[in-house]
Amino acid sequence: MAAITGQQFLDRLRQNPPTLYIEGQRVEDPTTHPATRNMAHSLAGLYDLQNQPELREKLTYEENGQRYPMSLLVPRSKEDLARIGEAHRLRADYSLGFLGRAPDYMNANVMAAGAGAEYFNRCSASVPGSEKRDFAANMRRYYEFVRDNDLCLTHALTNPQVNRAKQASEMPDPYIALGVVEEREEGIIVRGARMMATLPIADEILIFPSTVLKENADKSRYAMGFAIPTNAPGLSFQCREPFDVGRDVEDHPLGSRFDEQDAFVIFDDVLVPWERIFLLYDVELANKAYAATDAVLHMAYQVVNLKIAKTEAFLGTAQSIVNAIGSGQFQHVQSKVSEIIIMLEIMKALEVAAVAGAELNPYGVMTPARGPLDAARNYYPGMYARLPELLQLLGASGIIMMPSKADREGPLGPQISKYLQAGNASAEDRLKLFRLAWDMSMSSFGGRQSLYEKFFFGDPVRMHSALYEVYDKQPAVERIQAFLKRSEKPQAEEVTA
Ligand SMILES: Cc1cc2nc3c(=O)[nH]c(=O)nc-3n(C[C@H](O)[C@H](O)[C@H](O)COP(=O)(O)OP(=O)(O)OC[C@H]3O[C@@H](n4cnc5c(N)ncnc54)[C@H](O)[C@@H]3O)c2cc1C
Ligand SMILES: O=C(O)Cc1ccc(O)c(O)c1
Repeated sequence: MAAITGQQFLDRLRQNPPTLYIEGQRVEDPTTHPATRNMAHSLAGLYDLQNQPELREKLTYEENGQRYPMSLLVPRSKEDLARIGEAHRLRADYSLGFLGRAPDYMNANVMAAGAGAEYFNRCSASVPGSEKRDFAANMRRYYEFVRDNDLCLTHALTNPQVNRAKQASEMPDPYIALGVVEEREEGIIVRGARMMATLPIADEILIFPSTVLKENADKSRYAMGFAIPTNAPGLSFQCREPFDVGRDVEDHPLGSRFDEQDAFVIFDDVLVPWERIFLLYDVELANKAYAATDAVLHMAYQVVNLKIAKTEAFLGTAQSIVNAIGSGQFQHVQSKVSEIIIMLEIMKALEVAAVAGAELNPYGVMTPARGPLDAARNYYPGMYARLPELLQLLGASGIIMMPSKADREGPLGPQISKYLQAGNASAEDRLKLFRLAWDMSMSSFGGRQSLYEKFFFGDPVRMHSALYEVYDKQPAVERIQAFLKRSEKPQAEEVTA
């Protein structure tokens, strides 16, 4: 099939709906349910982009006479990486960077894990009956399956937030965290829950090990990696409160189109076929899976490109507000817009550095440099909160005094047109702009974005610690030691009268 159209995506979703629950009700058809239909159609629009004649070359690549999404290309050169990066940015622009988990992110995960599938071979030896299991082949085949069908994936890594002081096995019930219950001829039975899966209106869910499994054991029933359809028997997604509340696009420009949803994932004795398992029981292998296959770097590369698009959207919105209310001559206003420019240029520079420093990894995959990507994924979550704050500081009351489309069309329409016009635009255009700023920074959609940016790639506290652990600080220490040992002093010429 490969590089599908939006209609194909919608048909597939309608025919195989994930088992979603919203507000206590089963979602029978996510393509028509009020909380998910607009998002489903936005995703369809994203799939359609890759089939537009002018974008086809940029968003897909050709292999064996088929076209596949660019985010699944296994990069062998820096040129390949640059092509992938451009596709990430073009696709991010579609949602102004507000769709965190468009399929590109998981595609990067599956691409890197598939190309580094040998890593998972080491696991087979520790599984009973392992002569029958070839986890590396499973991972490789899964990549091909995702690519050949242009699947949309969601994923869930973390355990329910019941008690972070305890290991999974010490919880009130051993199957609060997702664990293996038993092995059967056809596969394993898993029970328990995972805390968070963004974009549950997906074809499949990837269960990968979080980078930190705290179990104090070499082997654990909680160490696992697998993928199954989102409508597998026994699997349910409990969605959070929807932020698409059925308003006009003009009123909720982001929430009405890009509420990707987040779901709590419940496994009620779900069968995972052996051929869908990539990793089992091995704690060390689980902890290192993301790093050792470099999947984390390819995902971070998608992320840095996405955040460039998002920061550009903040810059464009901020400057549009300044233009609309004529505040551009004030020095502090200029300085606030400059803060966004600085963030944007830092992210762009880190993206360029990631490609410039890319190297082939042991699996022959051209892998963007860790240093700049680690910097980006630690920098942006800490800085992001300033972006919505800057919109609030620049827009002030304009971001709350925003009569709706219905108000504009109601009895007070003429007054609204007069009193809420912009210095450079009609009231209609001004209100559209401020509604966008509100959805980016203040609405429930915007609030969720602020939380998302803090945590979506892991806990920022532990990410900083991880950076501290992996970063080679020794050369810098040695330079200081060498400097401290230098005893020579520049000889100043004596000036004689
Ligand atoms: C909007 C949103 C969408 C997300 N989407 C996904 C998704 O699609 N898939 C997915 O797998 N995950 C997703 N995540 C989850 C994300 O990976 C986690 O939020 C992140 O890893 C932090 O884990 P946690 O939320 O369980 O926080 P917790 O681990 O419960 O942390 C809560 C607090 O306790 C502190 N804390 C806990 N344990 C420690 C410790 N050992 N050391 C120091 N401090 C500690 C933390 O610093 C934090 O302050 C999403 C999160 C959000 C908010
Ligand atoms: O490994 C972890 O726990 C951190 C992590 C990595 C990738 C993700 O997508 C994510 O949500 C969280």
